[in-house]
Amino acid sequence: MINEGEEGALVEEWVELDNGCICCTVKHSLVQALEQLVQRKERLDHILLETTGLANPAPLASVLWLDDQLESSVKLDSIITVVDAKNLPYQLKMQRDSSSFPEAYLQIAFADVVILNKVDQASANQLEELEKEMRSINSLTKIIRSTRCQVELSMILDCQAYDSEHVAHLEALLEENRSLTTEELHDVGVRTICISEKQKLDLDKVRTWLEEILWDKKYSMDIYRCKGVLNIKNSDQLHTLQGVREIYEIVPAREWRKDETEMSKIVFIGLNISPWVLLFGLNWLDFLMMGDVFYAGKLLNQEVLRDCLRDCTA
Ligand SMILES: Nc1nc2c(ncn2[C@@H]2O[C@H](COP(=O)(O)OP(=O)(O)OP(=O)(O)O)[C@@H](O)[C@H]2O)c(=O)[nH]1
Repeated sequence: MINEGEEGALVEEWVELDNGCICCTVKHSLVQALEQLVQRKERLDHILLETTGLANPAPLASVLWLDDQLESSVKLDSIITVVDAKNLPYQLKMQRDSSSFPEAYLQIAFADVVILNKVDQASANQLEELEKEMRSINSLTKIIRSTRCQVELSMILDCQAYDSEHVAHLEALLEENRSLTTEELHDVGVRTICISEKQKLDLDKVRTWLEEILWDKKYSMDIYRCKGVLNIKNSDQLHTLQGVREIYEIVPAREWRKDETEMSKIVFIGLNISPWVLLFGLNWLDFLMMGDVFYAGKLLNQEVLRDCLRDCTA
Protein backbone atom coordinates (compact mmCIF):
# COMPACT_ATOMS: atom_id res chain seq x y z
CA MET A 1 0.00 0.00 0.00
CA ILE A 2 1.36 3.42 -0.90
CA ASN A 3 0.41 6.31 1.35
CA GLU A 4 1.27 9.94 1.68
CA GLY A 5 3.55 10.47 4.72
CA GLU A 6 5.00 13.61 6.25
CA GLU A 7 5.55 16.52 3.86
CA GLY A 8 3.97 14.62 1.00
CA ALA A 9 6.58 11.84 0.89
CA LEU A 10 5.24 8.52 -0.36
CA VAL A 11 5.47 5.70 2.17
CA GLU A 12 5.18 2.10 1.09
CA GLU A 13 3.65 -0.43 3.49
CA TRP A 14 3.18 -4.16 3.11
CA VAL A 15 0.82 -6.63 4.72
CA GLU A 16 2.28 -10.07 4.39
CA LEU A 17 0.15 -13.15 3.76
CA ASP A 18 1.15 -16.80 4.00
CA ASN A 19 2.25 -18.31 0.77
CA GLY A 20 -0.60 -19.50 -1.38
CA CYS A 21 -3.29 -18.50 -3.76
CA ILE A 22 -5.74 -15.84 -2.50
CA CYS A 23 -8.68 -17.55 -4.08
CA CYS A 24 -7.87 -20.89 -2.39
CA THR A 25 -5.44 -21.32 0.48
CA VAL A 26 -5.23 -17.88 2.01
CA LYS A 27 -8.70 -16.50 1.45
CA HIS A 28 -9.52 -16.32 5.17
CA SER A 29 -6.24 -14.67 6.11
CA LEU A 30 -6.85 -12.25 3.26
CA VAL A 31 -10.07 -11.08 4.91
CA GLN A 32 -8.21 -10.70 8.22
CA ALA A 33 -5.45 -8.71 6.51
CA LEU A 34 -8.03 -6.45 4.87
CA GLU A 35 -9.71 -5.85 8.21
CA GLN A 36 -6.35 -5.00 9.78
CA LEU A 37 -5.75 -2.50 7.01
CA VAL A 38 -9.09 -0.86 7.60
CA GLN A 39 -8.46 -0.59 11.33
CA ARG A 40 -5.04 0.95 10.86
CA LYS A 41 -5.98 3.54 8.29
CA GLU A 42 -8.40 6.40 8.74
CA ARG A 43 -8.63 7.45 5.14
CA LEU A 44 -9.28 4.25 3.27
CA ASP A 45 -12.05 4.70 0.71
CA HIS A 46 -11.74 1.62 -1.46
CA ILE A 47 -9.54 -1.43 -1.73
CA LEU A 48 -8.84 -2.77 -5.21
CA LEU A 49 -7.72 -6.36 -5.14
CA GLU A 50 -6.02 -7.68 -8.27
CA THR A 51 -5.88 -11.43 -8.68
CA THR A 52 -3.84 -13.29 -11.27
CA GLY A 53 -5.28 -13.51 -14.74
CA LEU A 54 -6.10 -17.19 -14.10
CA ALA A 55 -8.06 -16.72 -10.89
CA ASN A 56 -11.49 -18.18 -10.34
CA PRO A 57 -13.49 -15.34 -8.73
CA ALA A 58 -15.99 -17.70 -7.07
CA PRO A 59 -14.21 -18.55 -3.79
CA LEU A 60 -13.15 -14.95 -3.20
CA ALA A 61 -16.59 -13.59 -4.00
CA SER A 62 -18.22 -16.07 -1.62
CA VAL A 63 -15.82 -15.42 1.24
CA LEU A 64 -15.91 -11.63 0.97
CA TRP A 65 -19.67 -11.55 0.57
CA LEU A 66 -20.17 -13.89 3.52
CA ASP A 67 -17.92 -11.67 5.59
CA ASP A 68 -20.06 -8.69 4.69
CA GLN A 69 -23.08 -10.56 6.07
CA LEU A 70 -21.17 -11.13 9.29
CA GLU A 71 -20.88 -7.35 9.58
CA SER A 72 -17.21 -7.16 8.79
CA SER A 73 -15.81 -3.69 8.17
CA VAL A 74 -14.84 -4.87 4.69
CA LYS A 75 -17.63 -5.01 2.17
CA LEU A 76 -17.59 -6.56 -1.30
CA ASP A 77 -18.68 -3.86 -3.75
CA SER A 78 -18.22 -5.45 -7.16
CA ILE A 79 -16.13 -7.75 -9.31
CA ILE A 80 -14.45 -6.08 -12.27
CA THR A 81 -13.01 -8.08 -15.15
CA VAL A 82 -10.69 -6.59 -17.74
CA VAL A 83 -10.87 -8.32 -21.11
CA ASP A 84 -8.65 -7.85 -24.14
CA ALA A 85 -10.84 -7.02 -27.16
CA LYS A 86 -8.31 -8.46 -29.57
CA ASN A 87 -7.66 -11.78 -27.83
CA LEU A 88 -10.96 -12.55 -26.10
CA PRO A 89 -12.69 -14.10 -29.15
CA TYR A 90 -9.79 -16.54 -29.46
CA GLN A 91 -9.81 -17.34 -25.72
CA LEU A 92 -13.56 -17.95 -25.66
CA LYS A 93 -13.37 -20.16 -28.73
CA MET A 94 -10.47 -22.14 -27.31
CA GLN A 95 -12.25 -22.73 -24.02
CA ARG A 96 -15.55 -23.55 -25.73
CA ASP A 97 -13.82 -26.23 -27.82
CA SER A 98 -11.89 -27.83 -24.98
CA SER A 99 -12.75 -29.29 -21.63
CA SER A 100 -10.21 -27.07 -19.89
CA PHE A 101 -11.09 -24.97 -16.89
CA PRO A 102 -13.08 -22.07 -18.34
CA GLU A 103 -11.40 -19.08 -16.62
CA ALA A 104 -12.43 -16.60 -19.29
CA TYR A 105 -16.07 -17.69 -18.99
CA LEU A 106 -15.95 -17.69 -15.20
CA GLN A 107 -14.42 -14.24 -15.04
CA ILE A 108 -17.12 -12.83 -17.32
CA ALA A 109 -19.88 -14.74 -15.52
CA PHE A 110 -18.88 -13.27 -12.17
CA ALA A 111 -18.18 -9.74 -13.41
CA ASP A 112 -20.42 -6.94 -12.28
CA VAL A 113 -18.41 -4.69 -14.58
CA VAL A 114 -16.41 -5.73 -17.65
CA ILE A 115 -13.80 -3.32 -18.95
CA LEU A 116 -13.51 -4.16 -22.63
CA ASN A 117 -9.98 -2.88 -23.20
CA LYS A 118 -7.85 -2.41 -26.32
CA VAL A 119 -10.85 -1.33 -28.37
CA ASP A 120 -8.39 0.39 -30.70
CA GLN A 121 -7.31 -3.12 -31.79
CA ALA A 122 -10.73 -4.34 -32.95
CA SER A 123 -13.29 -3.23 -35.54
CA ALA A 124 -16.74 -1.86 -34.61
CA ASN A 125 -18.33 -5.14 -35.79
CA GLN A 126 -15.96 -7.27 -33.76
CA LEU A 127 -16.69 -5.18 -30.67
CA GLU A 128 -20.42 -5.53 -31.16
CA GLU A 129 -20.15 -9.30 -31.58
CA LEU A 130 -18.00 -9.54 -28.45
CA GLU A 131 -20.46 -7.53 -26.40
CA LYS A 132 -23.29 -9.76 -27.62
CA GLU A 133 -21.36 -12.87 -26.64
CA MET A 134 -20.52 -11.45 -23.21
CA ARG A 135 -24.14 -10.47 -22.60
CA SER A 136 -25.31 -13.97 -23.45
CA ILE A 137 -22.90 -15.26 -20.80
CA ASN A 138 -23.83 -12.59 -18.25
CA SER A 139 -26.71 -10.25 -18.99
CA LEU A 140 -26.27 -8.42 -15.70
CA THR A 141 -22.80 -7.10 -16.35
CA LYS A 142 -22.07 -3.49 -17.21
CA ILE A 143 -19.65 -3.27 -20.16
CA ILE A 144 -17.32 -0.28 -20.45
CA ARG A 145 -15.18 0.11 -23.57
CA SER A 146 -11.68 1.51 -23.04
CA THR A 147 -8.19 1.98 -24.35
CA ARG A 148 -5.37 1.53 -21.88
CA CYS A 149 -8.05 0.93 -19.24
CA GLN A 150 -8.81 4.61 -18.91
CA VAL A 151 -12.22 4.64 -17.26
CA GLU A 152 -14.05 7.00 -14.95
CA LEU A 153 -13.52 5.72 -11.42
CA SER A 154 -17.14 6.51 -10.61
CA MET A 155 -18.14 3.82 -13.13
CA ILE A 156 -16.29 1.08 -11.31
CA LEU A 157 -16.39 2.12 -7.64
CA ASP A 158 -19.47 2.07 -5.40
CA CYS A 159 -21.45 -0.21 -7.71
CA GLN A 160 -23.15 -1.89 -4.70
CA ALA A 161 -23.55 -5.03 -6.76
CA TYR A 162 -23.89 -7.21 -3.64
CA ASP A 163 -26.10 -4.85 -1.69
CA SER A 164 -29.36 -6.59 -0.80
CA GLU A 165 -31.33 -3.41 -1.11
CA HIS A 166 -29.84 -2.26 -4.38
CA VAL A 167 -31.98 -3.69 -7.15
CA ALA A 168 -32.43 -0.80 -9.56
CA HIS A 169 -29.95 -2.25 -12.03
CA LEU A 170 -31.70 -5.59 -12.13
CA GLU A 171 -35.08 -4.00 -12.74
CA ALA A 172 -33.61 -1.91 -15.55
CA LEU A 173 -32.03 -4.98 -17.11
CA LEU A 174 -35.27 -6.89 -17.26
CA GLU A 175 -37.02 -3.96 -18.89
CA GLU A 176 -34.20 -3.60 -21.39
CA ASN A 177 -34.39 -7.21 -22.53
CA ARG A 178 -38.01 -6.97 -23.56
CA SER A 179 -37.43 -6.15 -27.20
CA LEU A 180 -35.40 -9.28 -27.99
CA THR A 181 -36.76 -12.13 -30.12
CA THR A 182 -36.89 -15.91 -29.81
CA GLU A 183 -33.95 -17.86 -31.15
CA GLU A 184 -32.11 -21.13 -30.59
CA LEU A 185 -32.40 -22.81 -27.21
CA HIS A 186 -30.08 -25.78 -27.41
CA ASP A 187 -26.97 -24.18 -26.12
CA VAL A 188 -24.44 -25.35 -23.58
CA GLY A 189 -21.91 -23.27 -21.74
CA VAL A 190 -22.06 -20.42 -19.27
CA ARG A 191 -25.30 -18.53 -19.81
CA THR A 192 -27.82 -16.20 -18.19
CA ILE A 193 -31.49 -16.99 -17.74
CA CYS A 194 -33.98 -14.32 -16.61
CA ILE A 195 -37.42 -15.33 -15.40
CA SER A 196 -40.29 -13.02 -14.55
CA GLU A 197 -43.57 -14.02 -12.96
CA LYS A 198 -46.63 -11.99 -12.03
CA GLN A 199 -48.26 -14.28 -9.46
CA LYS A 200 -47.18 -13.98 -5.83
CA LEU A 201 -44.74 -16.66 -4.63
CA ASP A 202 -44.72 -18.75 -1.49
CA LEU A 203 -41.41 -17.90 0.23
CA ASP A 204 -40.87 -21.38 1.69
CA LYS A 205 -41.38 -22.99 -1.70
CA VAL A 206 -39.02 -20.53 -3.35
CA ARG A 207 -36.36 -21.44 -0.76
CA THR A 208 -36.80 -25.17 -1.37
CA TRP A 209 -36.65 -24.63 -5.13
CA LEU A 210 -33.48 -22.53 -4.83
CA GLU A 211 -31.79 -24.96 -2.48
CA GLU A 212 -32.41 -27.84 -4.87
CA ILE A 213 -30.76 -25.81 -7.60
CA LEU A 214 -27.89 -24.23 -5.62
CA TRP A 215 -27.12 -26.96 -3.09
CA ASP A 216 -28.23 -30.21 -4.68
CA LYS A 217 -27.04 -29.05 -8.14
CA LYS A 218 -30.22 -30.48 -9.60
CA TYR A 219 -29.72 -31.85 -13.09
CA SER A 220 -26.01 -30.84 -13.02
CA MET A 221 -26.75 -27.15 -13.30
CA ASP A 222 -23.94 -25.15 -11.76
CA ILE A 223 -25.19 -21.69 -10.74
CA TYR A 224 -22.51 -19.07 -10.12
CA ARG A 225 -24.62 -16.05 -9.41
CA CYS A 226 -28.30 -15.31 -8.89
CA LYS A 227 -30.13 -12.08 -8.27
CA GLY A 228 -33.73 -11.09 -8.17
CA VAL A 229 -36.69 -9.18 -6.85
CA LEU A 230 -39.49 -11.31 -5.44
CA ASN A 231 -43.21 -10.71 -5.05
CA ILE A 232 -44.03 -12.74 -1.94
CA LYS A 233 -47.44 -13.99 -0.71
CA ASN A 234 -48.81 -12.28 2.44
CA SER A 235 -46.26 -9.47 2.28
CA ASP A 236 -46.41 -5.89 1.05
CA GLN A 237 -42.60 -5.79 0.85
CA LEU A 238 -40.48 -6.15 -2.26
CA HIS A 239 -37.99 -8.92 -1.40
CA THR A 240 -34.55 -9.17 -2.95
CA LEU A 241 -32.57 -12.29 -3.74
CA GLN A 242 -28.75 -12.27 -3.89
CA GLY A 243 -26.68 -15.41 -4.33
CA VAL A 244 -23.06 -16.37 -4.91
CA ARG A 245 -22.51 -20.08 -5.56
CA GLU A 246 -24.22 -22.00 -2.73
CA ILE A 247 -24.80 -18.98 -0.49
CA TYR A 248 -27.98 -17.02 -1.00
CA GLU A 249 -30.05 -14.49 0.89
CA ILE A 250 -33.65 -13.32 0.52
CA VAL A 251 -34.55 -10.17 2.46
CA PRO A 252 -37.52 -7.81 2.54
CA ALA A 253 -36.05 -4.60 1.09
CA ARG A 254 -38.86 -2.03 1.00
CA GLU A 255 -42.55 -1.57 0.28
CA TRP A 256 -43.65 -1.82 -3.34
CA ARG A 257 -44.14 1.60 -4.82
CA LYS A 258 -47.56 2.51 -6.23
CA ASP A 259 -46.10 3.10 -9.70
CA GLU A 260 -44.40 -0.30 -10.08
CA THR A 261 -45.80 -3.64 -11.20
CA GLU A 262 -45.57 -6.13 -8.38
CA MET A 263 -43.82 -9.09 -9.96
CA SER A 264 -40.91 -11.45 -9.37
CA LYS A 265 -37.83 -11.24 -11.58
CA ILE A 266 -35.00 -13.72 -11.11
CA VAL A 267 -31.69 -13.99 -12.95
CA PHE A 268 -29.41 -17.04 -12.87
CA ILE A 269 -25.90 -17.07 -14.33
CA GLY A 270 -24.14 -20.41 -14.57
CA LEU A 271 -23.05 -23.50 -16.43
CA ASN A 272 -25.42 -26.02 -18.05
CA ILE A 273 -28.50 -23.99 -17.19
CA SER A 274 -31.50 -25.83 -18.45
CA PRO A 275 -34.54 -23.60 -19.00
CA TRP A 276 -36.97 -26.53 -18.88
CA VAL A 277 -35.62 -27.83 -15.59
CA LEU A 278 -35.95 -24.40 -14.02
CA LEU A 279 -39.43 -24.05 -15.43
CA PHE A 280 -40.42 -27.44 -14.15
CA GLY A 281 -39.36 -26.22 -10.71
CA LEU A 282 -41.36 -23.06 -11.21
CA ASN A 283 -44.40 -25.04 -12.26
CA TRP A 284 -44.07 -26.97 -9.05
CA LEU A 285 -44.23 -23.64 -7.22
CA ASP A 286 -47.92 -23.70 -8.13
CA PHE A 287 -48.18 -21.09 -10.75
CA LEU A 288 -48.73 -21.14 -14.45
CA MET A 289 -46.08 -19.26 -16.32
CA MET A 290 -47.61 -15.86 -16.82
CA GLY A 291 -44.42 -13.88 -17.22
CA ASP A 292 -41.41 -13.96 -19.53
CA VAL A 293 -38.27 -16.04 -19.73
CA PHE A 294 -35.08 -14.85 -21.42
CA TYR A 295 -32.33 -17.32 -22.15
CA ALA A 296 -28.88 -16.11 -23.25
CA GLY A 297 -30.44 -12.74 -23.95
CA LYS A 298 -33.31 -14.07 -26.05
CA LEU A 299 -37.00 -14.09 -25.20
CA LEU A 300 -38.59 -17.54 -25.13
CA ASN A 301 -42.20 -17.27 -26.20
CA GLN A 302 -45.08 -18.83 -24.29
CA GLU A 303 -45.47 -21.64 -26.82
CA VAL A 304 -41.85 -22.75 -26.36
CA LEU A 305 -42.34 -22.54 -22.59
CA ARG A 306 -45.47 -24.72 -22.69
CA ASP A 307 -43.57 -27.27 -24.83
CA CYS A 308 -40.77 -27.24 -22.23
CA LEU A 309 -43.22 -27.98 -19.47
CA ARG A 310 -44.93 -30.73 -21.45
CA ASP A 311 -41.49 -32.32 -22.05
CA CYS A 312 -40.73 -32.17 -18.33
CA THR A 313 -43.99 -33.68 -17.19
CA ALA A 314 -44.23 -36.36 -19.93
N1 LIG B 1 -3.04 -0.90 -28.37
C1 LIG B 1 -3.28 -0.99 -27.04
N2 LIG B 1 -2.36 -1.53 -26.24
C2 LIG B 1 -2.61 -1.61 -24.92
C3 LIG B 1 -3.83 -1.17 -24.36
N3 LIG B 1 -3.80 -1.41 -23.03
C4 LIG B 1 -2.61 -1.99 -22.75
N4 LIG B 1 -1.88 -2.13 -23.89
C5 LIG B 1 -0.54 -2.71 -24.05
O1 LIG B 1 -0.64 -4.12 -23.79
C6 LIG B 1 0.55 -4.59 -23.16
C7 LIG B 1 0.22 -5.35 -21.89
O2 LIG B 1 -0.29 -4.43 -20.95
P1 LIG B 1 -0.36 -4.69 -19.41
O3 LIG B 1 -1.15 -3.59 -18.84
O4 LIG B 1 0.99 -4.95 -18.84
O5 LIG B 1 -1.17 -6.04 -19.38
P2 LIG B 1 -1.57 -6.91 -18.12
O6 LIG B 1 -2.44 -7.98 -18.64
O7 LIG B 1 -2.11 -6.03 -17.06
O8 LIG B 1 -0.23 -7.53 -17.64
P3 LIG B 1 0.14 -8.14 -16.24
O9 LIG B 1 1.25 -7.30 -15.76
O10 LIG B 1 0.55 -9.54 -16.56
O11 LIG B 1 -1.07 -8.09 -15.37
C8 LIG B 1 1.41 -3.38 -22.93
O12 LIG B 1 2.36 -3.31 -23.98
C9 LIG B 1 0.43 -2.20 -23.02
O13 LIG B 1 1.04 -1.03 -23.48
C10 LIG B 1 -4.82 -0.60 -25.25
O14 LIG B 1 -5.91 -0.19 -24.89
N5 LIG B 1 -4.47 -0.53 -26.58
